[in-house]
Amino acid sequence: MSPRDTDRLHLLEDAVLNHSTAFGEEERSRLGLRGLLPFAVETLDQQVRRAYAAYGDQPTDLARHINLRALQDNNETLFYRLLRDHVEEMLPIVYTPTVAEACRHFSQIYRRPRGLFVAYPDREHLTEILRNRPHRDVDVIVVTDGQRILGIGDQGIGGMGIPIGKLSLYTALGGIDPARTLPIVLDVGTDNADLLDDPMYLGWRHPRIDDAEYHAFIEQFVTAVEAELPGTLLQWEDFATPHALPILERYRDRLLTFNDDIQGTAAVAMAALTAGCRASGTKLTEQRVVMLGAGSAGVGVCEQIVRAMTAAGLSEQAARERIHVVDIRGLLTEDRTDLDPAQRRLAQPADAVPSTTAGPAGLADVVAAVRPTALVGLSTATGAFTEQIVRTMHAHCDRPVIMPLSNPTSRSEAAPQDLLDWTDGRALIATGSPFPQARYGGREVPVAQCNNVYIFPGIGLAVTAVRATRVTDAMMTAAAEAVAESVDTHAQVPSLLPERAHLADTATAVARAVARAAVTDGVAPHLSDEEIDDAVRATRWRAEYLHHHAQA
Ligand SMILES: NC(=O)C1=CN([C@@H]2O[C@H](COP(=O)(O)OP(=O)(O)OC[C@H]3O[C@@H](n4cnc5c(N)ncnc54)[C@H](O)[C@@H]3O)[C@@H](O)[C@H]2O)C=CC1
Ligand SMILES: CC(=O)C(=O)O
Ligand SMILES: [Mg+2]
Repeated sequence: MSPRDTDRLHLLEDAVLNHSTAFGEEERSRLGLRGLLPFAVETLDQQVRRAYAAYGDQPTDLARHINLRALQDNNETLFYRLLRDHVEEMLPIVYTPTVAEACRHFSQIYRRPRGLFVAYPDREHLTEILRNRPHRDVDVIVVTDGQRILGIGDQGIGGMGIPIGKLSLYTALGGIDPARTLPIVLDVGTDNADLLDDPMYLGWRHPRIDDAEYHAFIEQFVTAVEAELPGTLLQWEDFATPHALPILERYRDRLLTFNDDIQGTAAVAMAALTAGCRASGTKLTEQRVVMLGAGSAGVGVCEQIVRAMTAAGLSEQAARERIHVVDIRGLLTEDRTDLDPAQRRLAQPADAVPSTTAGPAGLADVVAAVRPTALVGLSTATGAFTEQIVRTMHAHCDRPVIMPLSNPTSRSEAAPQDLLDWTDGRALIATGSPFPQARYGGREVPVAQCNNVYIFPGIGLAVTAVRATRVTDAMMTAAAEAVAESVDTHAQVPSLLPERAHLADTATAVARAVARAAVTDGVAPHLSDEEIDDAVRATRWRAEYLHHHAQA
C-alpha cells in the first residue's frame, strides 16, 4: 500500500479520527474516502440514534457491554456522545456491575487491542512497550495487576476491563481527551486456577510472582513511566490490599499518583457520611462508625473519617475510639497478631466488645455493643448486613446511615429495599453498585451510589488542568467536600450523594475544588480561582467531530 492508502484507511480505522458515516461530501472527496462508506451522510445525532437502537437490540448486559466496547474501538466520538446522552442507563454497563462480567470473560470476548499489556517476561522491554503506546501524550494512566478485581478476586489480564472502564468515565464525566488516556495491565501471572486451566486465557500462564520480584517489577514500571511520561497521573486500581497500601506509600511523594480504592473510595464515603449527618441533623464528631472489611478500601475510608473528625475538633484518639472495624475474623483488636500496620492503627483494646462466640467479637456483637450511627460494608460479604443486625442498629439510632459498598451487585452486604423495610423507611442508604429505586410507604426512594466514580474523574480533570505534580490528602478532602456540597439538600427524600445524572457536573465541581487545594498545597503553579475555573473549562474534551485537514 502507498503511504496515501494507509493514511486514508487509517482515518476509518483509528477510533479517535473516525467519523464513519458522518464524513461529509467534501471530506470524502478530499480525503479519498468516496465509496468506502455508504452513500448517506449522517449527523452525529443520527449516528447516536442508530447506535442506540443497535445497543437496545442486545439480549444481555454483557452483550450490551461488548456492543459499546466495539463502538468505542471504532468511533470514540460517537461512543462518548452516546454515553453522555444515556449516562445513567449505560454506567452499569460500562462500569460496575457489568464490567465484572467483562473481566471474567476478557479472553473470550477479546476483539481489538486497547492500552498496554506489560507482561513480566517482557520486563526487559518495558521502555519499548511504553514507547509503543498508541498516542504520544498521556494525561491519565489507570493501571491494575488484576489481582483484586472489584469483589471477584484474581482475574489475571481480564482485569484490563477495569482500567478501560475507569478511563471511559474519566472522559465521559471528567472530560479527559480519550486520546490522552492509557489503560495498562501489569501481567504478573495469575493464581486463578480456572484461568490457568483455560485454553482461551490470553495472559502469561504462570502463578503470580510475589515479594521481591513483584516489587522490583513495580519499581521498574514506575521508573519507566517517570522517564517516558513524566507528569502523567498514574492511578492504581484493584491491587490486592497487601500490595495496594505499600505501593501507595512508596510512590505518593515521588510522582503524581493515587490509589483509587483507598483514596477515591475514602473521599466519596466521607462525602456520603457528611450528607448523612446533615440529613439526620447530627454532627460528624457524634458519629459511631462500624466498618465491615479491613482491606485497602475499608482502611482508607476509616482513616479519612479519622482525619475529618480530628479536623472537626476531636483528638485523634477520641476519633479512633468512635470507629470499630470488623473483618472476616471479627473485631480488629490490639491483641490480634494477624493485623498489618494499617489495620493495627484501627484496632480497639482487646476487651472493647464482649464476644458471644469463641473468637473475636463478630459484626452482630459489635453493632449491639457500639450502637453505631453509620454502618459501612467494604467486605465482599454478600448479605452480611442481616435483618437482626440492621434492626438492632435502628433500635438505637433513628436515622442510621447504612452503606453496603462492595461491588459488584452480587457482593453487596444488603439490598436497599430490605434496609428500608427493616428500619421503617428511616435508613439513609448508599450502595457501591447501582440498585433500582426502592419503595417505602407508597413512595419511590432513589438509592444513591456511593462509588469512587464521584471522585476520580474530577481528580483527573483538576491535575490535568492545573498541571499538579502530586495528589495530596488535602486534595482528596477537597474532593469529598465538593461532592457533599453538590448533594441536593432540597430533595423530597434526602440523598447521600448527588444524582447520577449529574455526575459530569459533580466532576467539574470536584475538579475546581481539588485544583484550588493543589495550588494552596503548593503542588500546582499559582493561579487565581478564576484562572483555575478557566483552565478546568478549557481542558474539558467534548464529543464533537473536528474538521480533518489532511490532504488526499
Ligand atoms: N463503592 C466503591 O467505590 C468501592 C468499593 N470497593 C469494594 O470493596 C470491596 C473490598 O475491597 P478491598 O478492601 O480492596 O478488598 P480486600 O479483599 O482487601 O478486603 C476485604 C475485607 O473484608 C473482610 N471480609 C471478607 N469476607 C468477610 C466476611 N464474610 N465477613 C466479614 N469480613 C469479611 C476481609 O477480612 C478483608 O478485611 C470490594 O468488593 C470492592 O469492590 C472497593 C473500592 C471502591
Ligand atoms: C469501585 C471500585 O473501585 C471497586 O469496587 O474496586
Ligand atoms: Mg477499584
